[in-house]
Amino acid sequence: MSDPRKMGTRMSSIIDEMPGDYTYQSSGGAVNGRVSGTTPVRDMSQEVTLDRLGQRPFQTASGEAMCSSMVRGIDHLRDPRLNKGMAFTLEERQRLGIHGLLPPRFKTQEQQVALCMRNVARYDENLNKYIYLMGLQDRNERLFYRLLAENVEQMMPLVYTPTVGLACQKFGLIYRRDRGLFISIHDKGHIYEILKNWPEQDVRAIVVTDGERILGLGDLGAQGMGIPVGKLSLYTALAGIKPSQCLPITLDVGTNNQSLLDDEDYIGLRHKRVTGAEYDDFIDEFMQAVVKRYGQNTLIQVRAVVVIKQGEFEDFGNHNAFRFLEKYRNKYCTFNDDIQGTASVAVGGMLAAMRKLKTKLSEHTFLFLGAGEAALGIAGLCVMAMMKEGLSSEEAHKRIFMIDSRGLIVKNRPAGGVVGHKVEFAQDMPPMKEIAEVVDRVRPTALIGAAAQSGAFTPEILKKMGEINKEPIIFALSNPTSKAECTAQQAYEATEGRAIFASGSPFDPVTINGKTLYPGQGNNAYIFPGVSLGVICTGMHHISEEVFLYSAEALSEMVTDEDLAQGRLYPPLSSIQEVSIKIAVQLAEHAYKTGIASLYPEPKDKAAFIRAQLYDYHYTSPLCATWEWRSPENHNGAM
Ligand SMILES: NC(=O)C1=CN([C@@H]2O[C@H](COP(=O)(O)OP(=O)(O)OC[C@H]3O[C@@H](n4cnc5c(N)ncnc54)[C@H](O)[C@@H]3O)[C@@H](O)[C@H]2O)C=CC1
Ligand SMILES: CC(=O)C(=O)O
Ligand SMILES: [Mg+2]
Repeated sequence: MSDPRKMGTRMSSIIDEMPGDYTYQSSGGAVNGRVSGTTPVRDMSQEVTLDRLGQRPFQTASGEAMCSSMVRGIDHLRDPRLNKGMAFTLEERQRLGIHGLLPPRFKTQEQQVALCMRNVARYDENLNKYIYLMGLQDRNERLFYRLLAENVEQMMPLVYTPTVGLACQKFGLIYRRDRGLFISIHDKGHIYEILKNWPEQDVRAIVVTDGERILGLGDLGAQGMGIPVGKLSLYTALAGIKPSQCLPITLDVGTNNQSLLDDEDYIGLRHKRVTGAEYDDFIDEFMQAVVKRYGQNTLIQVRAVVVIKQGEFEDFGNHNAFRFLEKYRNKYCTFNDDIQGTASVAVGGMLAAMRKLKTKLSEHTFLFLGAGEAALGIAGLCVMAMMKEGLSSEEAHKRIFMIDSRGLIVKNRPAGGVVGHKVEFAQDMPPMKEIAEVVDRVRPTALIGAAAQSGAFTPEILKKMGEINKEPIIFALSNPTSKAECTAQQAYEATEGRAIFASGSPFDPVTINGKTLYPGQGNNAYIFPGVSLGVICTGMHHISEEVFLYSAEALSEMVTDEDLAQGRLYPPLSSIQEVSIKIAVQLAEHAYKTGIASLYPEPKDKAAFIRAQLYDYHYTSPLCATWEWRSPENHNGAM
């Protein structure tokens, strides 16, 4: 690969510590000029502290010596971190030696964003829109993130659910170029070496999957890579975490999906999943290797403490997800987004619904379809929230009913009984198989779907919910859209617009009896970017369960009365960056109050501190890079 992003071959553009005359070398020849200023120049686009004229070896953020040759002019077009396309000014084009390599026209970034929007709109198929966006990310990173960040409502369904599900299914067909790390079971014993091949030195956030349960689409093996890539693009677009600090990883241990094994385009290992001790040892080695690779790297900067890396487990199979969460949660800085992030967004939506209904959670009866990662996570956090309202654990558990593939979870379930985390939710009731029967018997006020069973909330069941409740809470959380338990239209139609509805993937507004209702998107994307931002900015070592309740509360506080009146349980997607910041600030307050932050001194104004860390997707000039000074109080660039 001749990837110009490789840090080892990175070169500088303008490198001068002192004001005065200089000679700037570029592929287009030497250009004379003058630099003013008295501070060392840091090339922000490359995040490498540069030395005077690049004559001496310099160091990366992590202190590794690098070669000091210069970025060739053409690299400003080929490197997605540096590329600005037609937004390079005449002076920049001339001085960088790229004059003539671009059309004569000059464009602003705003004009480029508008053109990208028109390009996206030209494609009829969402998969083609996805391919276009990935191409843009490969060509011009800042433009890609600006497009995403300023058009969340239109772009999120393309880089994330539902389109990312299709992209994973077709990953072999649409694969274009490297993005993220693939580590296979055959790399066992060498995972650290593989991590060293990743060109970035200062990784703060890893999203990792083994592809066993991708959205509600099942085992997609190595093609699950679309999920870490998509989630991390939201880390940047929704929470301002720098792209260079995000690392998507897929662990390929094989797949049990026969159609993929038979697919000529499949990109992963062609054998069944490796399980048991060999798999566990592989994951252990991975966790240790991540800490060895990235655990110490920030010490070289002015930071006073080691920042523990933050990692997120995503879309692992149910049986492994809970095990790993228990095993690693106090040993590493990690969370499982499907369990904990989903719990937080669902409880956040519930808390907003409570405001609309003027009731408390503890007055409700919850029925879940599904008792897996998502459903059990939500149920657990509902218990926590009800206990905060004053119920005992036993009382809270009595308000929660769960149905899995074998029916209602009851204590005397025949053949096989109830195991694992489901045990605490087993009710003292006779076994029941059908959801309609359970609804009749339990008379829930809230019906929550997280079973990837498309259409399981039939019009009859929805009508029944409307008979039992004046305003039934209906959450169809399964992704992608094709797996939703019901559509927004179905939920509103069956209840004459009385349902308080949210779904995992987006649905368009629905007009019922002249009133337009805006379904909420109950998706963990409201939570994981903000949680990660808060964790990174405070250097939390571990992520406690409380973090997700605080996040849920912060999220629900962002919902206005006007939102509620329109049927929304979540703030509009256009304000999701503010949600992320609010969650991060709330976590920072909590982290410093409870002593779980590790970055000191404590910032006085946490909101200002967090805002100061955010990635800026606006173009900067490579000709006048300015030294980004972060005072010790700012932890010298915690992100
Ligand atoms: N909205 C959001 O933010 C999120 C949504 N999800 C979605 O939730 C769904 C489930 O994900 P996980 O809980 O991680 O999967 P999982 O595999 O851990 O759990 C699935 C559950 O559904 C149950 N189930 C299967 N068939 C059933 C049937 N016919 N009737 C009743 N229950 C049945 C299974 O017994 C199991 O308890 C997926 O579609 C996923 O996309 C997951 C995470 C976040
Ligand atoms: C949203 C998500 O994490 C899922 O559906 O798995
Ligand atoms: Mg997921």
